[in-house]
Amino acid sequence: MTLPTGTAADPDDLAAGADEHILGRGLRNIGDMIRLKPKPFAVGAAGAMINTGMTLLLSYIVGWVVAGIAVPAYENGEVALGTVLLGAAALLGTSIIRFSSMCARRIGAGVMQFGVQAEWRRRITRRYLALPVSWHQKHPTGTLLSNANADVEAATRPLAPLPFACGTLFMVVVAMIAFFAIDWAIALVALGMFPALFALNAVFATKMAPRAKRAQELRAEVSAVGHESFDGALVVKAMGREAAETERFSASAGELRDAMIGVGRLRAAFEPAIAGLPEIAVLVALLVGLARFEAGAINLEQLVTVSFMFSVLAFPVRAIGWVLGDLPGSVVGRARVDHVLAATGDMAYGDKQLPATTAPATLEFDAVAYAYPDGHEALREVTFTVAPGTTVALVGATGSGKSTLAHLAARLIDPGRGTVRLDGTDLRDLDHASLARSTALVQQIPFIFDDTVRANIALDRPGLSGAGDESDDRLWDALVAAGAEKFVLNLDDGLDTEVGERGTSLSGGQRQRLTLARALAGSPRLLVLDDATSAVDPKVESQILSGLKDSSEAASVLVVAYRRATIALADEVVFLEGGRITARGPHTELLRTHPPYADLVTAYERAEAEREFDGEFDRELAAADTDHEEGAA
Ligand SMILES: Nc1ncnc2c1ncn2[C@@H]1O[C@H](COP(=O)(O)OP(=O)(O)OP(=O)(O)O)[C@@H](O)[C@H]1O
Repeated sequence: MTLPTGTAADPDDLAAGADEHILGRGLRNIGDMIRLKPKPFAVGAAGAMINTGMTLLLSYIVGWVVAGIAVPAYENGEVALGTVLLGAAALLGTSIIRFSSMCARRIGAGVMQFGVQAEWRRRITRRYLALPVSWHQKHPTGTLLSNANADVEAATRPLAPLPFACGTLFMVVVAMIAFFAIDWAIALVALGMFPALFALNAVFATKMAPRAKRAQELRAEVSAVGHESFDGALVVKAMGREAAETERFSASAGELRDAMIGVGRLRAAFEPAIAGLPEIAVLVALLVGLARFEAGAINLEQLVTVSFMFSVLAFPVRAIGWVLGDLPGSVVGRARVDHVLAATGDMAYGDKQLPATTAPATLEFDAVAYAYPDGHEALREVTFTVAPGTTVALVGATGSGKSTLAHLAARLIDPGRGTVRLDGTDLRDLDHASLARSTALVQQIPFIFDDTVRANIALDRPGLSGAGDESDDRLWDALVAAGAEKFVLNLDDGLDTEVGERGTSLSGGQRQRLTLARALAGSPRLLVLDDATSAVDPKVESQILSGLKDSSEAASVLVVAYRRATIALADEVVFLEGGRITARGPHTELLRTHPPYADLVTAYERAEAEREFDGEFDRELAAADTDHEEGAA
């Protein structure tokens, strides 16, 4: 089912003078949501109509009970028991139907509202996941959370009172017919109330639209600021920035508070008028009814019926006001939701499949250039090949384009010019699942889900997530290859250990090894390691990489490397300077022939030696401290 895009719009439309369409756009939004969940709407609306029908019937029953039972009893001093019982049964019966239909109305409204919310959240999530990295780089996570929560909720808010309002509309139509059948003067009072009510709501909606838009924007802003602060809580604490962050959050929250107070003020100005109008109409109708009764135009039963009908109408008519009152916010929320759903990326996938083999793949970069959206050209004329089963090390100074190249190899981004091919097929022509099965990218900053070790490695992939020994064997093989089996064995529950949000219960090196195991478990044909083992001990890193090279299922490997021992393991080194390949060849040859390469690798080596020396020094210091403390004890 495709989402109706009747109200799809840039949220900025609202600020650009489109406020006059707010009622129309709001009603179209409601129409879209009804089409999305027609059954619960039908249940809710049917419940509401039965409820209002019963309420109207009650007006007639009350009129009949007063005129046919109460007045004769008062005048004659007696009344037939059968008539009393009939009156009681009629009142009880209509009340039972009213209450059950009220349940149906509420259940229908709830199922519809939360059903639409769930559907839109699913679509937003699917869209987020389909959009390219470049889109995500421009949209803060907090804003995306706000799209999926506050905006979806605002867009669907009118659904809660919608069935009630539909029932009320039905009630109004029937009541108008009844009023005209009873007396034209009373009918005119009712007729006058509705245009006034709608006019008042139209003015309210127009005034509310820009305020509601601002409030939704600020909600997203507060969410973005909050998300960033909480995400970077450790940095904030370590740098002593708590006060500054609190100030930043307070400023955003204060703006949202002011905007919401503005919304509240407008509601406060209009809602009493919207709610009071039907009450005034009841009063006028009673006065007109009394005058008409005294003039002999209507009898007592008709007067009681009409008065009761007006009084029971006064409250439900407010439901129409609730729906109309929620329309401006819903239009804003819907526009923001549609803005995400309509976002297009340049990452369409093709339908070509790679051969179903586990043999290592060939990766080719052919005259590839890439510029970031801000115009910065990160790569130029990059041409090289990773032959099947070989390891190519990407070496270059900071900012030379290594990560950009790794992202191109895994098709997180597409080249501006040139082509990246896997087994001779342009990555853009490949089916998404086929590409994901063949290539695995492991990044420097590992992402660990708040789940077990097993779930983090298996990721629900077929052959890995089953309960059997075979799945476990594959997981353990991957853990061994990633040098992670010892620490996982030492965890309290082994594979079933919960590792906490982002793997907080693990060290940086352990997290890196788990993400490497995750990549290896899928038996990729091309492995792209973007400084993926930087937090792992250098000796262990060398063991892991030489193990990968020697494994019987060796994949082709493209590795962003900094350590001399790692670089030396590669069959070929690709040296990047300022986004261009300035040298290629075996490590030993480049050391001899390309001085900038030799300088960089020597600098890496020196830095590594210093780190190791510092580490050893720290260890010795700690040991000396312990000796000292033990001696003192
Ligand atoms: N999202 C982005 N928008 C704009 N420019 C970017 C973006 N990401 C990276 N760059 C720029 O592109 C260039 C290459 O970046 P890249 O991350 O590929 O370098 P790198 O060699 O991996 O660096 P490092 O070794 O520090 O990780 C750098 O100048 C960087 O500033």
